[in-house]
Amino acid sequence: MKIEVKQLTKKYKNKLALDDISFTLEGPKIYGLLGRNGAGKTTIMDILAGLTLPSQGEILIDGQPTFDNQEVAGLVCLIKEDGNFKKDLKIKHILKSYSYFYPNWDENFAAQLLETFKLNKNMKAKTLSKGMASALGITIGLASKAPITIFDEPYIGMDAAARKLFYEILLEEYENENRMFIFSTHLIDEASLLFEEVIIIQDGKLRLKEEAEKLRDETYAVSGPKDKVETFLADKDIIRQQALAGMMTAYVRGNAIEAESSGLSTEGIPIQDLMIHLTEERQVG
Ligand SMILES: Nc1ncnc2c1ncn2[C@@H]1O[C@H](COP(=O)(O)OP(=O)(O)OP(=O)(O)O)[C@@H](O)[C@H]1O
Repeated sequence: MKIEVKQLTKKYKNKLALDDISFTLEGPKIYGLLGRNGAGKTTIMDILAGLTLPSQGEILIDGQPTFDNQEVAGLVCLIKEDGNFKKDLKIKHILKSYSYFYPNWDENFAAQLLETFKLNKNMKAKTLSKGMASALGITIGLASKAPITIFDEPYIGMDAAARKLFYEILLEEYENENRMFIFSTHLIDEASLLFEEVIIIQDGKLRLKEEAEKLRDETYAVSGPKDKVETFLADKDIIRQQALAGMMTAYVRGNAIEAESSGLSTEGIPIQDLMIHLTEERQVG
């Protein structure tokens, strides 16, 4: 599956949510779609799922536009934080309605997931706790077997143990099937181990798109006395730097070996911190 985001712009009245953004995704892969609040992530996911019309530009899935396109709609399953199903319906009826929509729907997998998440199929959606509603959303997303499955903050209210279970099942599913997963969350620290590629959106623009492993290997934090770090940084690609009381920490792209051999201390940058540093105004310490 190939997703081409082409010069996509979305304006809501006076608010520019997406600003001429372009990138391409190719699966199977697990993508982390990250960014600060209001960066434009949900807008991209809504356009991708054909729920929202862009102001300019387009998203193509294997060459086909997404908006109001029945054929493409069955290829994409978007599970949001909330509002995935009608509150008056029983779980079994909600699952049935999704099964009509997704050509690859896997009924056995859905039943198995209900059991895993301890959901009774006769419960009405409105009686579910927040965590149970999230588990139902996740059940739908996984059982849809949609080639492109998007989770937009899918596990609000789920406790750590249930989230861990979800990560495990997602990885298992990813290993067994050729699916693309796009995952947007603010719980980056715990979810980042899933990501194969990371996309960071800032103010409706693409800030970064890179393989997660490369990010881990080719970015580092270097710390030490301010003058020593400043000398070291002279020819480096600096993401951000901070100085305090004669000491300096800088977040740098490149290989940490050189810094280590200069006697400075280095450490890896977790993806969550990297996202924060990349999307913060640059500060010169
Ligand atoms: N229906 C709407 N009407 C007006 N403005 C909107 C609408 N939907 C989104 N926006 C604005 O567009 C911008 C991008 O919003 P979006 O929901 O895509 O961001 P996000 O990255 O998903 O944020 P969050 O992490 O907080 O969910 C924000 O400034 C938001 O206020």
